[in-house]
Amino acid sequence: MTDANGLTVDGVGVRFGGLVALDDVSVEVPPGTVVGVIGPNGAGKTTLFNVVCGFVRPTTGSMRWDGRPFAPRPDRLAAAGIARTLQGLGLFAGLTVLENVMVGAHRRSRAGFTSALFGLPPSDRDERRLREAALATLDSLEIAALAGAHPGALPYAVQKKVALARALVSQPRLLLLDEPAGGLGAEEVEELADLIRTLPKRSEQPCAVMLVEHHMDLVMSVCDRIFVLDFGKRIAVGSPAEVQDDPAVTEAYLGAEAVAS
Ligand SMILES: Nc1ncnc2c1ncn2[C@@H]1O[C@H](COP(=O)(O)OP(=O)(O)OP(=O)(O)O)[C@@H](O)[C@H]1O
Repeated sequence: MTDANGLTVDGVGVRFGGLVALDDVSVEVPPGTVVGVIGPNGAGKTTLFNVVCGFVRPTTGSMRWDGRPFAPRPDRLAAAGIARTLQGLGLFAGLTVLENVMVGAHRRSRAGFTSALFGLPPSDRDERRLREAALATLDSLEIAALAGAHPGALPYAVQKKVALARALVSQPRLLLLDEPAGGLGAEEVEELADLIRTLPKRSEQPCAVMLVEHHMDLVMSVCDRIFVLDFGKRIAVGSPAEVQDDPAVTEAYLGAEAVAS
């Protein structure tokens, strides 16, 4: 199945030596939707995320983005309208919150902050635009007051918001979230859920969101559609209710996790 827009992963396989990490996996992430990728430990979720980001090159299969063949490169994602947050925060400790977010906004600018980083002549107008965009994004996440702080001085949940702001400031049309709930408390996860539900409709063009996540309550409460992996294979796909009722999914989780508890 293909979609003229959005992301299509078609029959992707990945091998690490003799280990098959992904086997003929197909996933669609249409614009305006939140699509979850779940599965027990070692199922292949991170590998799939890394394939979409271009960190891992698939051995078989293909991808399409915006109706075109897509061979991602991590350094070209922003230019393709794609942003990601990683499991770790990846924030620059020596930069303020605002500056960290401005790094994510550089794709909007011909000069500006990136030029400044590399010692090139800055353009005041670009710099101002970057700053305004970064501040507006921080404001939309209700952390604009912390613009001048350094990330290391802030609670972990706030640092995660900064990392999200940095991804959102470029107004991506595909947002890839890798375990955004990791390290958050119950209340913070609820707040994150409210936020994720708003992501597809934040800007004029609908955004597609791919969420790789362990936190089942979060996935079930925010996703329009869920793909389930187990041992590198896609074992189920459907709405949260359909996936929850699928015996193959129960078995995968029972075998791997629930029996142990
Ligand atoms: N770089 C690598 N080299 C060798 N094997 C790898 C590599 N990356 C992942 N694997 C293996 O591929 C399989 C899938 O791993 P992956 O990290 O994608 O699973 P996951 O579903 O994200 O797991 P978790 O929920 O524990 O993060 C595992 O068996 C893992 O050990």
